[in-house]
Amino acid sequence: MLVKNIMTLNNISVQPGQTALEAWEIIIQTRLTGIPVTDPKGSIIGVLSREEIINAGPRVLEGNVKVRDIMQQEIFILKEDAPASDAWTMPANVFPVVDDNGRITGMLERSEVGHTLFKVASQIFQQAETIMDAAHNGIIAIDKNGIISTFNIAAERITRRKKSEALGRHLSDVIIPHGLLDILENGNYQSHYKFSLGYSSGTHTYLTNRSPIIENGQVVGAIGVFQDISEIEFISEELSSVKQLNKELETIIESSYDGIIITDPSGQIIRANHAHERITGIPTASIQKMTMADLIAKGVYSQSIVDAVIEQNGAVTLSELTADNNQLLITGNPVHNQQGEIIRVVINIRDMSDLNNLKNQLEQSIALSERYHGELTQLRSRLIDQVGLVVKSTKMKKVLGMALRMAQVNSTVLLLGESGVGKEVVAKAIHKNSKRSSGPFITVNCGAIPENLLESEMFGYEKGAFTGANREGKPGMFELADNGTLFLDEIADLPLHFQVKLLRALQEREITRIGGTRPRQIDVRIIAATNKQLEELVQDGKFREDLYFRLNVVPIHIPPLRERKDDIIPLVYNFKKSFEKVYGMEKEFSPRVFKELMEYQWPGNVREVKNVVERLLVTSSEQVIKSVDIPLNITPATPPQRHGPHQVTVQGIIPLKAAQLEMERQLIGAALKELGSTYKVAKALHVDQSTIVRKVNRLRENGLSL
Ligand SMILES: Nc1ncnc2c1ncn2[C@@H]1O[C@H](COP(=O)(O)OP(=O)(O)OP(=O)(O)O)[C@@H](O)[C@H]1O
Repeated sequence: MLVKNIMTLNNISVQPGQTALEAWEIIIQTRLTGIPVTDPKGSIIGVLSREEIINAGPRVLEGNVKVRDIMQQEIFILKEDAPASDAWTMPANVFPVVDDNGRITGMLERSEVGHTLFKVASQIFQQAETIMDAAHNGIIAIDKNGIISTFNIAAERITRRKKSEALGRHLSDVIIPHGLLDILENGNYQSHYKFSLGYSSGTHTYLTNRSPIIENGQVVGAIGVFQDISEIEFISEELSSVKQLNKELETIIESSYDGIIITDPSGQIIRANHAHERITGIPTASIQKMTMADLIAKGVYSQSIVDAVIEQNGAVTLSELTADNNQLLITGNPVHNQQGEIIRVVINIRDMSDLNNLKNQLEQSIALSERYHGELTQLRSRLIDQVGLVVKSTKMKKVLGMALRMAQVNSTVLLLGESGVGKEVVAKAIHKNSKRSSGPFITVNCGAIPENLLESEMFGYEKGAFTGANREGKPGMFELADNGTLFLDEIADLPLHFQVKLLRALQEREITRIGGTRPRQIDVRIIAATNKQLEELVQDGKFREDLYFRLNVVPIHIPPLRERKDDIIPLVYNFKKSFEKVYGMEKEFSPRVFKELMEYQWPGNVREVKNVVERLLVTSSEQVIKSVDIPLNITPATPPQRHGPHQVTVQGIIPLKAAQLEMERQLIGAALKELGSTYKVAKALHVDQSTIVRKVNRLRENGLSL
């Protein structure tokens, strides 16, 4: 506010020689509080105010008092453009006002200045209050006693207290004071102080600045400006989770093996991953400034998938062939905003050449595996041809698979399984398919060799080694099996003392003939077999543990026939065919026969099948055998008589070979039972011991128990 804005315009002045009465009349006419006094040149030399005239008393009315007598000579002149507040600081009630040339333009009264300043102050105060109420931040001011003097609308909203309830009350009666009272005590400014308050609606977080109000160096109050930042905190949390999501999305896009580009609806590329650079060769850094049209112009793509997506307003898949002849599968998907407008197009580019290569490789692998499968089948059928093996059930196929694998190596194999399951045929199969196939396959039935002959049978003897020994000496089974396979059947029947010798021979891979001094190197692959539980024998001390471990390198368990019934019919056909050849006949089995054979438990396993088929063929007079009309138990009910004229009784007409076998079974069985050793039996039956051993083996092979 300037002086000229509130002064009373007037250029009237009085001369010092005029009477005070004249001056008074002018003052009354002009309604001024006082008028300037000027000299003849117009310079202000004093001021005459009503106050001086009144103080001069009744003399003035008589006209005897001159202006010069009572005028104030100490004058304070104001310039028109000076701030009005300047007058407030000067000790006068009336101020002449002059323009820039020093000419009188008006008068300013002190009371007018006071009035104007008050008006201005009120306006400022009003404005300040309006500003404070318009502020988003809460503002609370207190005086030095803690009484609230300012409380804006935001403070009402934040504290949930009315201004009318707050003003004039102590801070602690209105809100839970948080430090503003402390400011009164310590007088320190406190900024960005964060605190939280719990309300029924949830916790709110505030940020506040507090400062003391200082007058003349004294703290006369404090003002706190505070802001509810719960929303900002919430937004900031949201923002950090959005940032996190963005980061994750970035990682996902980057980790994709497929190329990914994201465009706006005009085709402007917004983002592309490095896989796209790998596929197309366009650097990721430069693609950000390109459009789909640029990529088409560069020959990267031949058509715009963005346009296709926009046109279809849905997912579109295209196939492209690159300049390098790589096939690309391109899929575009639109991203809509809430109004359903397309705002982005996400494009996935899959390089099919890798997949095609894989497909080709897979096809080659399949072809290769088919070839191998064919070769394996061929190998198997060759094997079956070689050793007459019938393998139909899954269990037996597994056994055969293992046997074939074992044929490729030299490891010791232990064949386990009940009597007659085919241990020896599997051993032969291993031998025939091994590198040793051109070498000998020697079977030793460990249980059939008398204890005292074991060593000479196994290791041989030198000439004159003992009485009754062959003059030339004799090679043992080990020597005979050199460069081939030694099949040690019924291994569990070996006496303990011989087990030690066998173990040594196996470990040292050399033997010394009885009566000899020179050890002989032998290159023999060992396959052992037993129908007994070797582990139990080891525990009972009947079989040496060290020998057991030596033999049990690769155990192969051949399951009993009742556990692989799929093999029964093929075995029956196989044996039927071979016996028909032997006996020169051809017969048929009725389905009932097969049913009965399938239902039977076959305690004698494959060997029993072989015998039963032979019996069925040779004992039936019918062309079509309708049922298994002979008892499946092949052991005769009556024990054979040893002496007397009817040692051999013929009860019907059966093939001579079968009759001979039965006769030998009864005769040798009875003799062995009575005499205990093949040596004694040979003597009693007037044949060589080797003949007895051979016959015993043959009988066993035919499934005939002794
Ligand atoms: N899978 C098969 N295919 C064709 N013939 C088989 C098969 N298994 C066994 N045989 C025949 O069954 C008979 C008994 O087989 P093998 O002698 O191999 O049995 P094993 O288990 O060694 O008997 P043991 O324990 O009594 O010595 C033999 O005549 C053999 O040819």
